[in-house]
Amino acid sequence: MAGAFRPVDGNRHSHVPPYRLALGPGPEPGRGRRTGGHRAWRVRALLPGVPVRHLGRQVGPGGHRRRFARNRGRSVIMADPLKGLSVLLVGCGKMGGAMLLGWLGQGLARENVVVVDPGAGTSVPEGVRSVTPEEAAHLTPRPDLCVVAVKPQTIKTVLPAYAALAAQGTTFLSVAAGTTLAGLDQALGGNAAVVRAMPNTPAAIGRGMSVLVANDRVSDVARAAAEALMRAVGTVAWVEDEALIDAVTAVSGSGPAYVFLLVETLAEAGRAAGLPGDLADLLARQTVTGAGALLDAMPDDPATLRRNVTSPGGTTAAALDVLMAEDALAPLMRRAILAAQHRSRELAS
Ligand SMILES: NC(=O)C1=CN([C@@H]2O[C@H](COP(=O)(O)OP(=O)(O)OC[C@H]3O[C@@H](n4cnc5c(N)ncnc54)[C@H](OP(=O)(O)O)[C@@H]3O)[C@@H](O)[C@H]2O)C=CC1
Ligand SMILES: O=C(O)[C@@H]1CCC=N1
Repeated sequence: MAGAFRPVDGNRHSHVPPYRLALGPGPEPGRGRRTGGHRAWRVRALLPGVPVRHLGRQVGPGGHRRRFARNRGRSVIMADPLKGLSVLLVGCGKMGGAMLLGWLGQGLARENVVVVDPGAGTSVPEGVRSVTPEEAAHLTPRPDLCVVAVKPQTIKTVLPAYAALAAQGTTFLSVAAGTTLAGLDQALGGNAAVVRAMPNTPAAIGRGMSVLVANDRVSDVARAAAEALMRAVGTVAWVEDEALIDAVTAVSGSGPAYVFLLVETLAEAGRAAGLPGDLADLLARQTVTGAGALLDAMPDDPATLRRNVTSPGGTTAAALDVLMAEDALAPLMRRAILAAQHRSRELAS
């Protein structure tokens, strides 16, 4: 992976490299201006039963890494990179809806977004136009970017309706797992500017991780616009080698599910150890969110933070002897990641 992406050098303000790691600045959930209730609706769709704070424009750094990147790179970060950008969103389900929330919260004008989703109905945010695929294909002026967030199994039948937009110069950004740049281009008529992005659902609260790769028809301006859209919902990295996206999908695209499973299994183990169910649920949730927040806030690597918990000869060491055994978590995680990577490759066909 070393050398596969280039880090942004925040001191070289005159130079915007074509491939880079763009650490933050992600938006700050719950801070900044208040926004409409429909956004909370969408987050609730992802996190039912959890109190939802509104998204707001980023007003301050949330962790040591984001503070660092933000301060050093301040003069290359435009105040309102989404202002003036026009976006057609095809597919407003869990992932498309999560991104839309972030974009609106970060300054994308409602009148500059159009949504196509036969299944979304009234859940499209107030002030955002909803159209049919036929209407979308003839939008004037044509959108700068068309973000496609439909299922990989249907994307190749959905895209041909938008070939005219691609021919007129709209850049397409697909978040579909598996579907390759070549496959997307072919479905769009064979001469399209296409970006692939692999985000994840923490985008709904501005804490997503997205990895991008583009074909060579994507202009520098469109590349910057695609990056601005994804940065509005979290951290962005670019790769040059598209084959890496299958592993990215396995690690960060699907990754939130593994963390949620950890919470579930930790709570279950707590119950088995004699805790009342609701207390076990609370301990598991708070432990994982607290540990994640600590990881975000501290400069230490995760191994150091783990060692900080582990007293010699103590309880953590006893548990880690089980979890870190040769045949325990590490090989299990490797197998899980390989299975997801394999499935991502399968979805390409
Ligand atoms: N969920 C995740 O964590 C992640 C998902 N992705 C990718 O995002 C994409 C969407 O996944 P996800 O959001 O989970 O799935 P969803 O099913 O929640 O969203 C897809 C949406 O597209 C709608 N849709 C179906 N056909 C069309 C059409 N012809 N035009 C416009 N919209 C249409 C669906 O409506 P209906 O329900 O009525 O069919 C649905 O609302 C996938 O390709 C997936 O690989 C990428 C990273 C993470
Ligand atoms: O499960 C999936 O296929 C999608 C892609 C990554 C997360 N969800």
